[in-house]
Amino acid sequence: MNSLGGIRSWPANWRSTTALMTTTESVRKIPQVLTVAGSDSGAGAGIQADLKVCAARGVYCASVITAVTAQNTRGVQSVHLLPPEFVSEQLKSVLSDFDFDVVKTGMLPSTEIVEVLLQNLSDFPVRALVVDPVMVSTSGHVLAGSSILSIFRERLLPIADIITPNVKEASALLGGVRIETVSDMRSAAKLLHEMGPRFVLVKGGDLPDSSDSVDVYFDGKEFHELRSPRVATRNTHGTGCTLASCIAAELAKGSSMLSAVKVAKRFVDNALDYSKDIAIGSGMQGPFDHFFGLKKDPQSSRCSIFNPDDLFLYAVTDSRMNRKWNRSIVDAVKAAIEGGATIIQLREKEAETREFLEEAKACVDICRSHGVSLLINDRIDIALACNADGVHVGQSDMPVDLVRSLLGPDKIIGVSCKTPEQAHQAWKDGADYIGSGGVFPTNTKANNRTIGLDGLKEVCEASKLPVVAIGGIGISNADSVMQIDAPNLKGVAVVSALFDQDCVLTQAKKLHKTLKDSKREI
Ligand SMILES: Cc1ncc(COP(=O)(O)OP(=O)(O)O)c(N)n1
Ligand SMILES: Cc1nc(C(=O)O)sc1CCOP(=O)(O)O
Ligand SMILES: [Mg+2]
Repeated sequence: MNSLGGIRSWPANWRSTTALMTTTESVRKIPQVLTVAGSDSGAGAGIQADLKVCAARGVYCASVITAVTAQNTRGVQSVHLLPPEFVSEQLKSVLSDFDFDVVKTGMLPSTEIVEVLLQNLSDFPVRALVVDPVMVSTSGHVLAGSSILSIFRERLLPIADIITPNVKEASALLGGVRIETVSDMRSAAKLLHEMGPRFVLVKGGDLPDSSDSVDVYFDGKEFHELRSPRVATRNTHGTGCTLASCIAAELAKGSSMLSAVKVAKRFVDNALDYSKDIAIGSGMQGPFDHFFGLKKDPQSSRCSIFNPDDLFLYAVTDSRMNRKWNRSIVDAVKAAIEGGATIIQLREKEAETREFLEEAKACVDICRSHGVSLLINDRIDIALACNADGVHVGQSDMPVDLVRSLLGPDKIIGVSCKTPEQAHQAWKDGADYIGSGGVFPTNTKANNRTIGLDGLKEVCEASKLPVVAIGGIGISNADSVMQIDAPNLKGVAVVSALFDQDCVLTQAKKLHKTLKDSKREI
């Protein structure tokens, strides 16, 4: 935050105070978010959704109520604004007492209420501000009229770390411009960024005629299009509040902005998917279940924040190759990510534990700041110690069900499988994906049995989990792998094609392009 005196130039490795607590301190502080929003009597959106999201993500959430709505699954029947002085009392009460990592705003129904918010944030600076510029309810009820627009544009947006408008809100903030395509969303994100927020996420859930839900993220330099398949459900009430609160919760835990946004989008997708058949209320817009993570049957497809599309270009490091080319693991990982790697595995077979742990920690920071997951090969201890996103294990490593019990439900677990039986077992044991190979002969792994494209296809057909192909894959043959006609084959994992090369960045870019071209052909 800028003029309010909090952190403005948020470094890539920003961590909440909670993440910085040392073990020598006797008290345990948990990440804290403050939501400033309206109450929804139906509890699908607003304050009630914010509290549920934060609880589901392991973050404490305090609440300042700006308005009380009489609302259910049929719509908003009436709205009662709280007096600005009383909103100010609530703000003073909690801001003077708690040490919030992040403040998230939702329904700010009057200029006077925005004024008191700004005054309190100036009196009690906070580390980060997430602004969800709520204007209209899902059912179409106006929750903040156009009189609010100028104070949003001139005073609130400039101090926000991220704003999360949907296309209607983005259009209103920009004076009514038409936003009908992803290209329009990109232009809108750029114009909104010029109003001062550090990051902009324009949500495209309401765009007509798209089978995917596409959100556009802009950091002032680069655009990211975050896509996910649309979930067919009536239970979508509260998605906007949920997304913004989840971003706030992840930031409070120490995530980078991109990583927080990706986690939040997956959280919403998973919640919608889990709740698509539930029936609460008789109206058209039902709420969804934020606590799906606690309820999912472990024998069925586990709900986690893992996105199978991240397997697209899977870079696996190799200590011997790094030594040969005189590069550190950190430099190798940075170059791979810059070239388009979508997930990283540290496969450091010869590293000493102490040194490996330090390097793994540095790689976790780099990967988090880019929103890319980092897995550790074989070493559950290292994965736990550096708080990696998960591990990859083989058939002779620690059994997957034991790995799952050690790492918990949120971590990503990959397992190597050469046969349909192994693929079935991996699913039963709670893995998230399987790595299948060697598709072609390789010099990187000694005595590795080659299963060929036919063997890969057989494993894919038997697997209920997403699959990444591995073994002897590079620019010249990646296309033949991606063309085997298996919908759950999500990408290729490569070692030498990236790391036994003079320039990791160039090779990663080339391989990424090859994979994109083959995806277009499928
Ligand atoms: C993505 C991916 N797939 C397979 C492997 C091989 O794992 P494993 O069989 O345990 O062999 P090592 O890598 O430990 O030699 C992998 N690492 N990654
Ligand atoms: C680590 C690994 N696992 C394999 C398997 O078949 O499970 S093949 C392999 C090595 C892959 O290296 P490259 O991309 O250099 O061929
Ligand atoms: Mg192994």
